[in-house]
Amino acid sequence: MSTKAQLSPKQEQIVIAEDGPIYVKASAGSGKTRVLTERIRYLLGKTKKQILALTFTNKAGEEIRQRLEDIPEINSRLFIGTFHGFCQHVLENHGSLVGLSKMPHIFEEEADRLELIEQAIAQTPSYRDEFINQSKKDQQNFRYRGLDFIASVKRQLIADDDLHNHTNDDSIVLLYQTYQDILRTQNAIDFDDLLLLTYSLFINQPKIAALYRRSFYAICIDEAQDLNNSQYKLLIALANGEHKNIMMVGDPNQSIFHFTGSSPDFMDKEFVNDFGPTIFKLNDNYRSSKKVLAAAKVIRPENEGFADVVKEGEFELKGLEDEQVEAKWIINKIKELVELQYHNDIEGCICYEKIAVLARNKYVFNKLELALREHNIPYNYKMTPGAIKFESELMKLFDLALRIKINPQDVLHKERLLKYLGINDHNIGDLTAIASIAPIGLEKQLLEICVNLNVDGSNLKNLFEKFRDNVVADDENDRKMVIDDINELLNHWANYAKKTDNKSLHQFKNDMALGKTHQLTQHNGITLSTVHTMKGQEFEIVFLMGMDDETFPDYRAVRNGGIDLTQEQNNLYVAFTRAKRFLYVTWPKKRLMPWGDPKFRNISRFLKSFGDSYAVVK
Ligand SMILES: Nc1ncnc2c1ncn2[C@@H]1O[C@H](COP(=O)(O)OP(=O)(O)OP(=O)(O)O)[C@@H](O)[C@H]1O
Repeated sequence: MSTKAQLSPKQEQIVIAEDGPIYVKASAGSGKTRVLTERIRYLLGKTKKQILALTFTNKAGEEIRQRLEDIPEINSRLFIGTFHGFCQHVLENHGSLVGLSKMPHIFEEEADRLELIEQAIAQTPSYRDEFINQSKKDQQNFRYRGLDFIASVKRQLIADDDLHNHTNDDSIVLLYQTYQDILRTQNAIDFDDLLLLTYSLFINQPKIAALYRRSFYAICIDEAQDLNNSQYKLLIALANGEHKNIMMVGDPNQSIFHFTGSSPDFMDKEFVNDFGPTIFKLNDNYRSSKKVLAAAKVIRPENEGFADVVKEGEFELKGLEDEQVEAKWIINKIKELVELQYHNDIEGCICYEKIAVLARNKYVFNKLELALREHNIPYNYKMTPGAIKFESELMKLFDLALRIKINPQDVLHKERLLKYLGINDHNIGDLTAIASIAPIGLEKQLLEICVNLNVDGSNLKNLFEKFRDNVVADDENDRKMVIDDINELLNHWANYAKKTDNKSLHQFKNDMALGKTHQLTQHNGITLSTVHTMKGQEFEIVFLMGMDDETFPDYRAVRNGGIDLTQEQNNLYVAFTRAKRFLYVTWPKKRLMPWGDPKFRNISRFLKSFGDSYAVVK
């Protein structure tokens, strides 16, 4: 067997294990992703069939794919992507069997779904009156509650026409069905529909499930503690008691997405009961230095074996007077490290790109961001890559126009486009008709480009390059914004085109909605990220700030207690174990609250066991 990466004997044993269900239950940094990747490599050497690898982010999938890039024809031999990406693929090929005459468009924006639920509320008599008389804030909560309900129904995989068998509340059934009807008449779906439709396809058309089942030699799932009900049931429907080569790798202590319905029980209990897998455990952390590991052990005493850790590393926990002092302390420490340039524990030189600052929530970074700008320290904010968000008004208009071109049934975005252009004729025909009466100017030019785009997108690059090179605007900043947006669009198109044989604008748009067209890029400067977004990643040097109680754990989790609080502790364990060599944890003793008053804070309840040896630095 040839593997690229160095493996420990325990890891090697898993990689070359016999066929059959496998569950790797392992702690942070123990090499789960490495083992999964090398297992795929090993299996591809054994079979000519495809392997299905499911991840929870496109980035994780792309990283695994890149590590296997040396395998001939890897793209056709490995289907790697998210559950949503896999479902999109299945529905594109077989959706007609669940009544989809063509692949629906994904309404990925929360703002769109909020507008649709409001339309559904307006058509549900028993909710309409209550809604109309509410304050703006209560109306917004009403909309969110409606969307949460719809998501929960879909995640339970209840078919549209079966909901009345699950509740006696006729109004809520009507609301749900109205929302689904509105989506359907616009040939649109939301993210949860992708799973629901694919599940019902596999259940109602067993031949299609069998087709996929036979084409995959094995199914491998990374970060399996993040599985939710619909994902697990989809897997069961695909395997149908016949497919045994299923591998799950995961760590119950890193379960942090309970709020989206995920639970480690699907991996830890249901998979174990349903498949009786061979269970392997990996507990040696290969990622972190001695001091980081010792600190992680305080958070999770039952975890963290020490592999052959030779790096000493650093760990500090600091209480600081307030948020400003906290930000200043971090800035000084960053400067000190970067000026040092080299340290025995860090491979290569110490640069901004090797440093990440983590926090529970984005708002915690406010003071630090100001200080970073003041000190001219470059930084980037790490986000889960979603669809493109254009900055310029002009390209926002293009986004609307493209939606209408590829989906003429899309009334929601058509109405927005007409409003933007000041057109009152709501019966106006298609995009060609709209472009013909749009006032002369850049907007009209852009609409005409959209009309002239070939359905396979083959002229997109040419048309947009020409448009970009001739853009004029009164304000230079506006011009630059449009050019940046066009370049962004062209980058997404290039990524899509590189990976796709039968290209179409329609598929391009859906791929963007699912975040599949982003390039894996190394960002410049220090990385700022919430812990949730940093899952599965690692940095040489990690700062974790804002560790006052009720910031981390979040005050809502403190209020709710139970599983919410356990998940906060898991989240902290994830945060600590992202650090390879140095970890600095800080908390402000005073914080300015959203209502404008300063409030004294306590150290996070999870850090109390570190004791009083951590001085307050003024
Ligand atoms: N046998 C090994 N020898 C040396 N380094 C290893 C070994 N196994 C894994 N590593 C390294 O340890 C780090 C963690 O590995 P990996 O990301 O696969 O762990 P993980 O269990 O998926 O982590 P997490 O769950 O915390 O995200 C990586 O830098 C990886 O290259």
